[in-house]
Parts: sequence; C-alpha cells; structure tokens
Amino acid sequence: MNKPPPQPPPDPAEPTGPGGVPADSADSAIHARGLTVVRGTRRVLDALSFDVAPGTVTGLLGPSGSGKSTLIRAIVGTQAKVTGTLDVLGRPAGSAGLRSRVGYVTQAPSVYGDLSARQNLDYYAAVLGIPRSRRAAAVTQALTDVDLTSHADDLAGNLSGGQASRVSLAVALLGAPELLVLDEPTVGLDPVLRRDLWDLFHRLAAHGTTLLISSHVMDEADRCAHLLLVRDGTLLAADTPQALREQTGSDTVEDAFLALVDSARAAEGPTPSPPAPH
Ligand SMILES: Nc1ncnc2c1ncn2[C@@H]1O[C@H](COP(=O)(O)OP(=O)(O)OP(=O)(O)O)[C@@H](O)[C@H]1O
Repeated sequence: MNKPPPQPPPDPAEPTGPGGVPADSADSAIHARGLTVVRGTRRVLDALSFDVAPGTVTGLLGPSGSGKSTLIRAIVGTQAKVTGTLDVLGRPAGSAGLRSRVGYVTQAPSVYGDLSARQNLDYYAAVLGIPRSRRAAAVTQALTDVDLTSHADDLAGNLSGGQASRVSLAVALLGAPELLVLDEPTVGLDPVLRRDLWDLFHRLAAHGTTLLISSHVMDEADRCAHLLLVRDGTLLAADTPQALREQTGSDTVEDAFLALVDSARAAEGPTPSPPAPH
C-alpha cells in the first residue's frame, strides 16, 4: 500500500487552525494576515497573522509596550498606518457598517463625570438609537450585568476607577455588539469583581458574542478559550492555554510565554556583544 505523502510543516503566515480556530476569513470574527502598523518611525506591529473564532473569549496577552492597544485600535478602526489584511466580522476593519456591531472599551473610562451612571447609560442608549420604550429596561440590564445597580444614581465623577470602568463596559453592552473588544478591563478590580466580570464575559460568549480581551496579567490567561501572545510587536503564539502549556512543557501560561520568548530569542541568534572599551 502506498504511504500518504508527508505533509509540509504549517506556514506560520497561514494559520491552519490550532485550537479549533478557523483559518478561513469567512468563518472568523477577526482575520489578520501580515498585519503591520508603523507609529512614528517604528514598526510596532510586525506582520501578524491570526484568526479569532466567533463566540469565543480570546485573551490578548503581552508585556507593557508589546503592542496590545495598537492591535486593538487597528481592529476597531481607529489606528493609522495599518497595512496587510484585517477583516472584522467579514468586512475590512474600520468599515462604517461595523460601528454598531463592534463594542470597544478603552483603558480610560469614557463617561461624563457630571451625570450619574444611569444618566450616562440613558444618554448613550439614545445615541445608539435604542427606542425610548426599551431604553430604561436596556439600561437596567446593563447596570445589572456589570454589578452597578447599587451605584446607579451616583455621579460618575464620584465613582472609583473600577466602578467608572464598569460604566464604560455597560455602555458597550447596551448596543449588544457582536464583537466586544476590551482593553485591560480588569485592571484595578478586586478578585471578586474580576471573577464576576470573567463570568459575565463567558455568559456573553455563550450567547454568541465574540470577546477579545487584553491583559498584561498572565494569570488571567486560563480564563480564556484561546490566546494571542504578543511581544515586541510580534505574535509569539496563537493557541489554547492548554496547548501552549503542553507545547512548551510548562505548568503555567506565564512559563509557556517565557519559554516561547527564549526560543524566539534563540532563533534570532546571539545578541551582539557591546563594543570593547578602548
Ligand atoms: N506615536 C508613537 N510613535 C512611536 N512609537 C509609539 C507611538 N505610540 C506608541 N508607540 C510604541 O508602540 C509600542 C506599542 O504600544 P501599545 O500602547 O500598543 O502597547 P501595549 O502593549 O498596549 O502597552 P500597555 O500594556 O502598557 O498599554 C510601544 O513600544 C510604544 O512605545
């Protein structure tokens, strides 16, 4: 009997779907190929290729300055000098038709300090075009989702940083976006609130929402179904937490990340030694 021909190794620029992630643009909530961003004279994202499957919670993890916020801005269409392919919900990132389908929560809460949490939500619900008859119910539901009902009538300017961030998250939930992109949503929150928010993220995903959540805290990695690990503007890996641990023989995703950094460095070759003193 003839043996099947050996399969070529996968091309890292053409992900074939590790961890069940589709490689076809039409099946992906986010589809990136050769995604590059230049800021100033620096290439801060360098030829990233990955897919994010619909209805999943994907963690975007990497150290401070690795390019997470730049990637998020490219996905939501607010980043200049983006080249390569970047499709979001089947359309080029930044397309006008995506505005109501993509929710974005920035690191800095964007709320009006002189309005209460409820008034902020009521205002944004009107901007989003939610009919007046459904507005109060939508606002109450969003406040419940982020566990802010007891502070609903406090001025946003008097809320703590974590509470104000949750008002921003509630604003994003109001429009029931298909893709929700969150930049470090759990920074500064206590462990109970962090757990409750992750439970909310998983409930949203179970109802079909795709979530991309950035964090520089590696211990949040195991809460994600899939991970994108970035370092210095490059994609170190895109896989499930379990696959990353197994692949590197590590007990934690943090150790897996460090092992991947070491092997990337080894592949780059020896670091040039500093010039000898005269
Ligand atoms: N205008 C600019 N010109 C040149 N480089 C820039 C500019 N703005 C940001 N950068 C660089 O781009 C890189 C990526 O920044 P980015 O904010 O995306 O990182 P990050 O991973 O989100 O960091 P953090 O977790 O600290 O928010 C950083 O090294 C930063 O110094």
